[in-house]
Amino acid sequence: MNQAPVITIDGPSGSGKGTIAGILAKRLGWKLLDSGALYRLLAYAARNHGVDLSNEASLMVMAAHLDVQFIAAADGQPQRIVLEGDDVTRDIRNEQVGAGASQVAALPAVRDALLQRQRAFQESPGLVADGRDMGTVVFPEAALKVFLTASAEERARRRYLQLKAAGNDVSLSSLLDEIRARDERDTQRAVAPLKPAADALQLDSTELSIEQVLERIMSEIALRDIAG
Ligand SMILES: Nc1ncnc2c1ncn2[C@@H]1O[C@H](COP(=O)(O)OP(=O)(O)O)[C@@H](O)[C@H]1O
Ligand SMILES: Nc1ccn([C@H]2C[C@H](O)[C@@H](COP(=O)(O)OP(=O)(O)O)O2)c(=O)n1
Repeated sequence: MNQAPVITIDGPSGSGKGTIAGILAKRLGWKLLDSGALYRLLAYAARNHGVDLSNEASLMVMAAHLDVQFIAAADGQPQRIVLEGDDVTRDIRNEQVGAGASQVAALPAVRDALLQRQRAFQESPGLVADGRDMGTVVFPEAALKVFLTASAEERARRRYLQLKAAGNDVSLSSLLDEIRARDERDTQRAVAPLKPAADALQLDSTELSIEQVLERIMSEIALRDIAG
């Protein structure tokens, strides 16, 4: 079967995956999958419904039935995320929800329940997918796999500026601790740990601007003749 092409962008928290994936999808006119949002939504919904974040059986059922819509937004704006009828686009972006997402993401039954849901995003003319295991597990046949990193200090600094700009009261040192804890959990878990696919293009963005990262990826897309 001739399936729509996929570009995957994996990497740790704050490396720039979401930003790069969003711009890339717009430039190419492709669909977007923010897989981390699914884990964030699950953690958020679990807290709202009083479900413990280690209750694998209940979380698996919730993951399979998550009532969520991703709504494309106007130019430059992130897509809107609606959970059970409520716009939660901003509510799921804090570090508490991120830590909960990382916790539920370590449960094999949860990952399994979300697998087909993620693969269903693969649609013509193409898909840009960002997360932790997009290139290794969910889309192993992707036309281009990017593994985006940056130093933990730089990632914490970016997250600090991002959350502050959104009006959150945050501390740089606790964000650095949280990012390190999340790196540890995401790389050490038994199922689909965060690691570069063997055939991934590895990019360290510590010293690169968003535009420079995009240029590197766009030239790889042209070189491989991926977007036609
Ligand atoms: N190369 C870069 N240089 C400077 N800031 C960046 C770069 N890439 C991303 N950012 C900024 O860092 C923050 C975190 O990026 P984001 O895309 O949310 O990361 P991730 O999805 O990997 O967690 C955002 O405010 C984004 O604008
Ligand atoms: N494909 C994915 C995406 C996210 N996760 C988990 C692990 C992450 O710490 C959380 C949150 O992911 P998300 O990409 O939204 O987080 P960041 O924006 O990188 O901080 O979900 C995952 O296990 N697999």
